Amino acid sequence: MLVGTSLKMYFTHARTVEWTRTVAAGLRERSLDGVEPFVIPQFPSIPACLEAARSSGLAVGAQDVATHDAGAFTGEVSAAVLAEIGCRYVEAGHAERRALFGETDDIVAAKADAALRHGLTPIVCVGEPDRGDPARAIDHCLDQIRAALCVADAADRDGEIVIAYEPVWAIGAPEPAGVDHIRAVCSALRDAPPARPRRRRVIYGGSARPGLLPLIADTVDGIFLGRNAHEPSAFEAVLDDAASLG
Ligand SMILES: O=C(CO)COP(=O)(O)O
Repeated sequence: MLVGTSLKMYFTHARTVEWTRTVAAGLRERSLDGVEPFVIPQFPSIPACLEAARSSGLAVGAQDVATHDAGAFTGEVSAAVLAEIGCRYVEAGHAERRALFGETDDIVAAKADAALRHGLTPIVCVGEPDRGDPARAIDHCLDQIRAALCVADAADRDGEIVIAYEPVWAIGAPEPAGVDHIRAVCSALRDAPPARPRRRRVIYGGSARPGLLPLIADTVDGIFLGRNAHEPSAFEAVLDDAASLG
């Protein structure tokens, strides 16, 4: 089970490192067999988080990645460098990047491919824009997944991918999507035959919180937290949820 959080742009650098130190220390104290935790801080905090997370099992990722590997791309951060410093994950196509920063399906596909080229695991974020029935959500997400992986598929790129199912209407909301909705969509995304065989895990995000994972555990491979992981104790409660699933 993957248990991860993106800290988005909420914390200061100091709070990010403190959060990571606290969670890493907790992880060193107890064994959580079968649970793979990760944290995704802002770019400048990544090296300090990697240091704070050392030998704790807490993996570190990036919230975005360049489509190109190197060159005249001012302001961009390459997958090559993220891999070089020890990142494991990069997000591609988070709803906020799609809505606020013009990240199109083509850009998401190029980013997912860039990540795979460098041995990083892309966390490809998909989700329907409006609340509706699961069948329409499934169609929407499968289209987004196909589009996001078309470049990597055409290049026969190996590696692992994570699909984060995050209904846009459930991000930043008071409540996560309903359990039946999450279960229906995540099972369908898991069961859909991939265009190319590679390890693929499906996780749920969108106002996720402690207590949710056990209700959806047989349909997902993990959970992706936002605001409800801001207290290290809440993140630890979700780690305990995951560990209790055996
Ligand atoms: O977007 C999310 C994780 O990537 C979810 O954020 P919230 O849990 O704060 O809604």
